[in-house]
Amino acid sequence: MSSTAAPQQNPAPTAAPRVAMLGLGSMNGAILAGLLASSVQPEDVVATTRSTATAQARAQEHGVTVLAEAEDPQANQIAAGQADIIFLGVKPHGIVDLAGSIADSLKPDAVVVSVAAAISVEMLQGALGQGQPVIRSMPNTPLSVGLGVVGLVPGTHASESDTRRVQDLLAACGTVHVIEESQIDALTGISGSGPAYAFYLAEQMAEAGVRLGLDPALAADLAAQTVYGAGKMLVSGDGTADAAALRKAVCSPNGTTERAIDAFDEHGFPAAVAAAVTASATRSAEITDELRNAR
Ligand SMILES: NC(=O)c1ccc[n+]([C@@H]2O[C@H](COP(=O)([O-])OP(=O)(O)OC[C@H]3O[C@@H](n4cnc5c(N)ncnc54)[C@H](OP(=O)(O)O)[C@@H]3O)[C@@H](O)[C@H]2O)c1
Ligand code: PRO
Repeated sequence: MSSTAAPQQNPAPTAAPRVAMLGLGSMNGAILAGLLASSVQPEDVVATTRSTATAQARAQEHGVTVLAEAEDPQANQIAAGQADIIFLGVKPHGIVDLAGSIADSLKPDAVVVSVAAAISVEMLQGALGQGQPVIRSMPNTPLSVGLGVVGLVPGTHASESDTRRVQDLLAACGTVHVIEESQIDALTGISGSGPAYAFYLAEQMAEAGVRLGLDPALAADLAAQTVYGAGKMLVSGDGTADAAALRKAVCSPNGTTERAIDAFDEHGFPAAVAAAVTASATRSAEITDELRNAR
């Protein structure tokens, strides 16, 4: 396995496997929305939640079967047992117990994909049956609109074809990188947590606009469309877009943007971004240690 395989983006869809989404909150919900908009049919999906209220709301939202563990304690085993690819999408502290609880229900060749931050391949493999293919992933919520990024770390028992099946499924709604596990905390700091940084930037730009006298709806739209347009420029064309060059093209000498970038630098923007990415990556490693020590 190379440390970073060439990213795959939106290839022709292949025949869809049966999919189980165990937990259907922000992240698995985003993956499901992306899959349903691309290559997966609703009848090929069974999802679970803990509560009945969430199950009903998500079933209505996505048009798939959603079983509530509160109503049927076997909900996760039932959903997982029918599936070829199972996404574990509960909070990190619940992932290992969830994996252990479905171990005896899985088809031997089913691939279990954890979307949880901080849960290592070793923890996942320890909870599942001997030889069960496992992939640790770090997705992000823009998968819901076909523009996500996912890091995949194949476990010891995941063959190239298992990894390819998951890659093909997710590549229909984002860019997929196969990476070494040593890189996943850093990837989490950029692309896993990163959508929140972009939303935070948009929030702050809009708030600043309101303070300058703009109507809040106008300020929010200006910020949102600017982040969207700039993002599209970054990934458009032949893939050689250079963020620094694009930034410099907006800056007229002694103009408005140059003054703004100087203000960013004076207020420590590069250091703040570096600190944020590092804090996310560090927290990921810290949660791994906390959960390993708690077991
Ligand atoms: N949010 C992100 O942007 C993001 C990005 C990358 C990775 N992740 C990872 O994704 C995982 C989920 O995070 P999230 O933000 O999606 O959390 P969330 O919105 O709180 O969703 C958690 C889901 O798990 C369900 N659940 C809890 N216990 C369950 C059980 N025993 N059986 C079945 N379903 C159960 C919850 O159902 P109820 O609502 O009924 O309780 C809910 O649908 C985490 O491990 C996180 O590290 C998140
Ligand atoms: N959201 C999850 C967290 O905040 C994992 C990356 C994005 O922990």
